[in-house]
Amino acid sequence: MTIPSFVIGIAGGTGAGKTTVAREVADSVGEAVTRVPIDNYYHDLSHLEMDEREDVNYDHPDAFEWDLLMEHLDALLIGQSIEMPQYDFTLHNRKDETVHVEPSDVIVVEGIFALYDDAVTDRCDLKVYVETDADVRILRRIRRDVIERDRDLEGVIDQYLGTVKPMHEQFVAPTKKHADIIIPEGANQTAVNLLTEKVEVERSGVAQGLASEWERKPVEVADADGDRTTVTPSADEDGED
Ligand SMILES: Nc1ncnc2c1ncn2[C@@H]1O[C@H](COP(=O)(O)OP(=O)(O)O)[C@@H](O)[C@H]1O
Ligand SMILES: Nc1ccn([C@@H]2O[C@H](COP(=O)(O)O)[C@@H](O)[C@H]2O)c(=O)n1
Repeated sequence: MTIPSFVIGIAGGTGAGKTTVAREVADSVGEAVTRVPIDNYYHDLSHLEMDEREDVNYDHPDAFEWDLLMEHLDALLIGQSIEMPQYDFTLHNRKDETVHVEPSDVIVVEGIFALYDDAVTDRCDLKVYVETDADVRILRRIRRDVIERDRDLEGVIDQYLGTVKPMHEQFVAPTKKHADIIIPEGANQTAVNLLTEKVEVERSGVAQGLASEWERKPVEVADADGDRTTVTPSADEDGED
């Protein structure tokens, strides 16, 4: 890979279709794309019992370990690999195993809060908000949570009314104003195709070491002692992997 990478942030409400859009673009472009699902950075809640974990507000920004997310994003941006946590929605907790992730030409940061934190949006070269009506999103979420996340209907409804909806209105929906483009409905094929074409163009620019359409942003990194310094990425001289 060549640094700097092209970074895309994909935000939107639960069930909007963020993951589907990110996955379809990544599948079309191939290995050059690394997905960074922010869900993987929910705090480790191993110290809580299951019934306590069920009561956590997972739609508040404080539910996430932002420091670790930024550390990993910055590592990828300076060409280092990371051990990415994995999340288990049935247990409301991180899995024991991590996944080794290599840096790549294109990084897609995806999640309800992808456009929430300035530190993340400052690193994004393209900011996307996936907008889908709330009634469609809750219907998609009921189906997904019951089938894939081992939830029951009453629980999904209680969680939606108790935290998901109010947090969406307070924290997630306002981030739409940070977006460069808004994609309706989620995996809208025209939008996915356009986004894929954009990524292909930027990806070939990155691979050639051109990086002409976006600035090389300084990245703060920590050394082994935890001291932080600022590094400005530069493209490889020969543009090769
Ligand atoms: N344009 C679309 N039309 C119909 N279903 C869609 C569309 N986009 C996404 N979905 C479906 O909606 C559900 C939620 O999508 P997902 O990508 O997981 O949303 P998010 O990551 O925003 O929570 C999935 O079952 C997905 O297949
Ligand atoms: N233990 C958890 C953690 C998160 N959630 C919900 O996931 C939603 C975010 O993921 P999307 O794929 O839907 O964007 C968020 O709204 C949380 O409520 C959960 O239910 N349980």
